[in-house]
Amino acid sequence: MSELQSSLQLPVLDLTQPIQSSVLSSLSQACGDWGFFYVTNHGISKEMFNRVYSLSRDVFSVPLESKLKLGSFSYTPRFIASPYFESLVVSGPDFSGSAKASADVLFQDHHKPELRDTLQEYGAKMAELSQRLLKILLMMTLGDETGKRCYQNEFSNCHGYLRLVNYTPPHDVEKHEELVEGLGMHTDMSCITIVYQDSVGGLQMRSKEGKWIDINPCENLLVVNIGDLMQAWSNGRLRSSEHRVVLRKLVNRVSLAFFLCFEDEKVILAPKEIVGEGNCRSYKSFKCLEYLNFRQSNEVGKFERIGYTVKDFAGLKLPQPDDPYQEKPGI
Ligand SMILES: O=C(O)CCC(=O)C(=O)O
Ligand SMILES: [Fe+2]
Repeated sequence: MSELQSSLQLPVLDLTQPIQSSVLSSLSQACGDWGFFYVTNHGISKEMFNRVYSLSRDVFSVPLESKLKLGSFSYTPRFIASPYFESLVVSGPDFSGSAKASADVLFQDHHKPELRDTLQEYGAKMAELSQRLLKILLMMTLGDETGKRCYQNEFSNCHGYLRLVNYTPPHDVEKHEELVEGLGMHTDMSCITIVYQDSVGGLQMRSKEGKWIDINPCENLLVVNIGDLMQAWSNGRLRSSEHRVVLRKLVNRVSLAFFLCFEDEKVILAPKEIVGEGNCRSYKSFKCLEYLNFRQSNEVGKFERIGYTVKDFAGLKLPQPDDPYQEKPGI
């Protein structure tokens, strides 16, 4: 069952068009059912993606010895997440500082200021886009006024980081009978994630029924998915789906993922407006950092291939009358 595959027509949010109620309702359904949608006319040019893509290729073609000098916070070598996955994290909001620190190690005397400048520009654009999308999701879920208020009160200290990913398939990938996973099944520890994938494809999300569904690359479309922090904050109204990357072709695949996250100290608790009158909270309150630490200590292979999600960490199975947060909202 879980290996069955199909593809799905996900809604495309066009940011140059007024957001009509029909758009919001299909977006809302997609966020609840799949936790994935596409965005187009997002204001980031093809030329910008090409530049970041090409710089990513430069980064990953540096000898392993130099990449390892970056340290495990920035660089994840192959054989950690999977034998085929390596990544570089560039942290915001000072993407420039983070990229420069990596460029200094990777390229040393061969000064590469374009890495710093391009990643600053790209990171800032992604941060802006992710905040815009988050606002739309909040207004979609809570109405304009409450959505805007929640955004200001709860999401204004969010921060973002970029992960450049390079997948190198095994030389006999096309003959493999078993599926080759470039990145195993996981959920994202973000509020929302935005992914640019090249034309190779292979990203899949898992439906509620356990079916794997292709999230195909489409020119000019970015993939947006809901992360665990948003699933808990929204009391499960927005879904953080399990997803993975499968490798089918003998070509490298590059993806550029941007994660918008709460600050470490943020206490995540679904507000009463989102829980709705007469309903109970499905998650107990927790500090963002506590969840990140929980995931890190429970990851199989110490990375994304996880056995546990936010449901295991903070999910409430039954209403608990002695939990102060479990009182009926509105009281
Ligand atoms: O490479 C991709 O397309 C997705 C990567 C991903 O899911 C992640 O980095 O969390
Ligand atoms: Fe992911």
